[in-house]
Amino acid sequence: MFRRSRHPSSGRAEGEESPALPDARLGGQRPLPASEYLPGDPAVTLRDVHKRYGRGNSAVHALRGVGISLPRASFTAVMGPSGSGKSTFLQCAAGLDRPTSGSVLLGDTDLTKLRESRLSDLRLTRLGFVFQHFNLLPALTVYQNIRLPLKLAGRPVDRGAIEQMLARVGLPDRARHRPGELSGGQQQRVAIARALITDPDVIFADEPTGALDTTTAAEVLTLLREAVDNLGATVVMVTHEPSAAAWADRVLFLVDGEVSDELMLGDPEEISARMRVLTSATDRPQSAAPGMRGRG
Ligand SMILES: Nc1ncnc2c1ncn2[C@@H]1O[C@H](COP(=O)(O)OP(=O)(O)OP(=O)(O)O)[C@@H](O)[C@H]1O
Repeated sequence: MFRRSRHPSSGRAEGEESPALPDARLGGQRPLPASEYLPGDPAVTLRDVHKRYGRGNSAVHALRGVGISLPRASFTAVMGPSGSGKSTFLQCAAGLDRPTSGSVLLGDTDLTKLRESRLSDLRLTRLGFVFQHFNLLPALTVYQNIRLPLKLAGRPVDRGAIEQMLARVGLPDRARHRPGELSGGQQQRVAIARALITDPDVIFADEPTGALDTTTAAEVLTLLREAVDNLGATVVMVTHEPSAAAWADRVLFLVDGEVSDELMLGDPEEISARMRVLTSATDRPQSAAPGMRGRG
């Protein structure tokens, strides 16, 4: 089982009370759900988002009126049975796909009103992505992979900042290596460094631990957790694994395209139990994610 390690006072002045982080299971109490800490300052807001694929009898309603607000500097996991709309949620929230109706706001910017060119600029400058299979460019070195989003966005490259980022993800001596020379966990750490280097408003992670063993997965989740706690990043992560979701502040459960439930600071057992209820209610088989079984 993964162990969550929190950093209660990080990102705040010394002695300042942290509103967000005391973990009930680590002996503290958390009086409010994350969604209520910064009610006026969400990083991402979905308002009555519908997504329909196809038309007529063959139409699939992948999202049915999702309305949710994700506070800045929070870590949200999205779970749900196979086909419940998790990927569609992530794609719409990240401006990679357009909802059929409803709106998606990144801060104050309504993504559904932007042209494609503005949207891709915004994805480069304000969003970070971490994928299950890392998606690093194999011909580039680790350093060049991390530098890439800055170059694509036409932003100045600060060599020191990239080296610092490499140290932050625990790979200070791997700058000249190619991804093929690294383990899966190391590649995912590079992908996280690449996602963080632009200081994005939100990092979207799609099954970031799906290809990793338990120990390596915990290292990667620690980095995402630290990005939230120490850098004030906002992370949204789709996962099938209760042990991974337990690193989040909040778990959203999707069923048939709707947010049917949520859990604050759930531990793997609670999250698994909630998933079992949802899965039996929808009477659908789980996706064959190995992490879903045997963990938590
Ligand atoms: N491009 C598409 N065209 C038609 N239907 C689609 C498309 N993409 C997704 N769907 C359908 O929308 C529904 C939600 O799919 P989605 O991939 O978002 O679910 P998911 O929860 O991520 O599933 P999984 O856990 O299996 O990856 C499913 O019924 C799926 O078949």
